[in-house]
Amino acid sequence: MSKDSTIVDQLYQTIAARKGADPTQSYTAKLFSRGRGKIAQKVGEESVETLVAALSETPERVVSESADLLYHLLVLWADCGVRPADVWAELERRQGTSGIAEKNARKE
Ligand SMILES: N=c1c2ncn([C@@H]3O[C@H](COP(=O)(O)OP(=O)(O)OP(=O)(O)O)[C@@H](O)[C@H]3O)c2ncn1[C@@H]1O[C@H](COP(=O)(O)O)[C@@H](O)[C@H]1O
Repeated sequence: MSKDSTIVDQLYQTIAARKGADPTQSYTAKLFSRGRGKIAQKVGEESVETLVAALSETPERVVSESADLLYHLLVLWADCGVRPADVWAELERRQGTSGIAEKNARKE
């Protein structure tokens, strides 16, 4: 692991290493064994819990639910063969382009 790796990269490595592990010993392995539909469902549930926390709960609850959401999103990426670096590269590609300009360009 590079000294520059972030907690997201470290968590992703842990998640990826759980593929094929014992589902009775690892929640991540259990998710992989249940398939992409179940993983996607969990991402949806945690998204809703995050927005409920944002709309009606405390910042601490937003942090907690966001961590759940990010963990489950990383499991989904791993199941799809998408690496964090792929997403970071896409974000970098978009840097400097206004979201409004990008949306208007799509209408042309
Ligand atoms: N960050 C997380 C993390 N965040 C949330 N969760 C788990 O996500 C689950 C969400 O709870 P829910 O009640 O929504 O889910 P559930 O009821 O068990 O599932 P369903 O009935 O909905 O199918 C809980 O079991 C949490 O413990 C996580 N499980 C694991 N990690 C990380 O993944 C690593 C590896 O974990 P294992 O794979 O379990 O070894 C851990 O060391 C952590 O760093």
